[in-house]
Amino acid sequence: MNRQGARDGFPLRTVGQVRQWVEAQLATPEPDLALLSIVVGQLEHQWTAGKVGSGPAAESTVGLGGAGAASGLTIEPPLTWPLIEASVAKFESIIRSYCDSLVLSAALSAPENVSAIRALIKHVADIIWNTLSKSHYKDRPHLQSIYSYLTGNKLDCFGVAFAVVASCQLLEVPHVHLALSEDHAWVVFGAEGTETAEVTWHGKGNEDKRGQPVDIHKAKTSWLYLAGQPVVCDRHMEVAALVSSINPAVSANVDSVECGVLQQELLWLLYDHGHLSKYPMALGNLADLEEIESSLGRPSCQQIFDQAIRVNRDVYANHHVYPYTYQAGYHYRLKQYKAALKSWANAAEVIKRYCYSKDDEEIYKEFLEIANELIPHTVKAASLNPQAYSEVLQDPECFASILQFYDGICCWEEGSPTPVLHIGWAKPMVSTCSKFEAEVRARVEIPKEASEDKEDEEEEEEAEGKLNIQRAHEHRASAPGGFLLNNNYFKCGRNPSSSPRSSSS
Ligand SMILES: CC1(C)CN=C(N2CCN(c3ncnc4sc(C(F)(F)C(F)(F)F)cc34)CC2)S1
Repeated sequence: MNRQGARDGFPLRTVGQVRQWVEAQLATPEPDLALLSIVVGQLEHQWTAGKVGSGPAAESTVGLGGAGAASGLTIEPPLTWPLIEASVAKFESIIRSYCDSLVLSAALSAPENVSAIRALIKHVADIIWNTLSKSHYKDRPHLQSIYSYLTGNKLDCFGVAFAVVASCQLLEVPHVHLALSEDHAWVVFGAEGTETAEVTWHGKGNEDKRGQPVDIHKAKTSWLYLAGQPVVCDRHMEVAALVSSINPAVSANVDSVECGVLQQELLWLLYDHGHLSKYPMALGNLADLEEIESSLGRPSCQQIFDQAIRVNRDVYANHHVYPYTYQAGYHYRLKQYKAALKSWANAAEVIKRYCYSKDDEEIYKEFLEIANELIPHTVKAASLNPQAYSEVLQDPECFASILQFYDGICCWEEGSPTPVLHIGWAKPMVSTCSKFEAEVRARVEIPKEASEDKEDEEEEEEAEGKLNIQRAHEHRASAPGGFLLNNNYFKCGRNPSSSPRSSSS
C-alpha cells in the first residue's frame, strides 16, 4: 500500500478503528513494518507511560465482555496522520541519509549477490546500532518499537532486529526476513531464505556478531537457535511479531486495559488471517490474554495452548520448549497439578535434544524455577491438602512425569560442554521425590516397547552425536592455535509479562 492509502481511517479514535486500519495494511502484499511499528508503539506509549499509580480511568473498565465493547475503547488524544507520517518520514530519512549509496546500489543491482546483500544488512545493522543511546537501558520495557527508536534512540534486542528488517523493507532490499527462536532474533536472506546474519546482541557482556552468519555449531546444537527450527517470518508474520511484542505493562503488576485489548484484538485479526499458524509463542501470548479476559465465540485459552503445541509438533518437529511451559503455567494457575507436571515433563523432553551452553541461560533459569519452585510447591500443596489433590501423591503417573522431567534435564547435560545440574538442584529433587511413597513409586510403569530398542539405538546415536560434538570441541580447543568456541553472545532474553492484567490508566 502506498502511504496515501495508509492515511485512510485516520484520525484513529478507537481500538476498533486501529483494528480496521491494521486489517487494511494486512490486505496488502507488503504491510509497512515501520509504519505499523510506529502506530503500535505510539499507542503503547500513550497507554503505559507515566500511568503508575493512576487509578482505573473512567473510560477503561475491566470485564469488557465482547468485541464490541473492546473496539469502543477510546484513544485519547486520537492518532492523527500528520504526526504518524512525520515519524515515518523521519525514520526513512535517518536510514537513507546514513546509508552508503555504493553499498545500497551494489545490493539492489545484484540481489542474487549474497555478499552484497550481507554487506548491506550489516551496514543497516551498524546504522541502527550506532544511532542508539549509549546509556545502559537494555532490560527496560517498551523498547521494542520504531517509535521508541525515534523518540529515545532506545531499542531492545528484538527491536534492533525488527528495525533492521523494517529498514531493508523501506530500502526495497528483497527477501530479508526476521528469524526468531525462543530467546534470540536474527535475519535470513537470499532468494531461498537460506542465508543468515546476526543483526543484534544476545545476553549480557559479550560482543555481538553483526553481519556474520549464525555460528553453524550453535545453529545445530543449541536451544538458542532451536537447532534449525526457528520461526522464519514472512512480512505478515513480522507484523505478528510486532503485535506479539506489545507490552501492556504500566508497572510490575499493573497492565493497561486498553493496550491489552488492542494486543488481543490484533492477535485475533492475525489469527483469522492465518498469520499465527506457524508462530507458537504468539499463540501462547494470545492464550494468556484469553485466560485473563475471554472473547465471545472464540476458542478457549486451553484450546489455543493445545494448538501451539500441535504447531510445535507438526511444523517444528517438537523443538520448541515454550509451548509446554505456557500450557504448564495455565494448569499450575488453575491448580491442575497432574496436567502441569505432564506439561513440564514434555518441556524437558524437548530440551534433551540440545547441548547446554552458556547461551541458553534463559531456558536454564526457566527449568531451575520449575524444579526448585513450581514442582516443590505442587507436591507441598498436595501433601498439605490430600483431599483436594490426592491424585498427585497417590498417582504413579505424576511420579513418572517428575522422573521424565529430571531425565530430560540429565540428557540435556550429557555431552554438553557446560554442566547443568549442581547441588542446588539436588535438595529440591530429593524433597520432591521423597513425597511419593514406595508403594506409589513401585506402580510406575516404564513400557518396554519393541520400538524401545529402536529408540535405544536412536538415543545411542544421539548420545554418540553429542559426544562427537564434545570430542570435536575438546580437540579443537587443545589443537595448537586451537579454535575456541566463542561462547560470547549477548543475551537477548525478554522477561515474559504473564502478570494478570488489572485495571489501570
Ligand atoms: C512460557 C513463557 C515463560 C511465558 N512467556 C514467554 N514468552 C513471551 C513472549 N516471547 C516472545 N513472544 C513472541 N515472539 C517472540 S520472539 C522472541 C525472541 F526471539 F526471544 C526475541 F525476539 F529475541 F525476543 C521472544 C518472543 C518470549 C517468550 S515464554
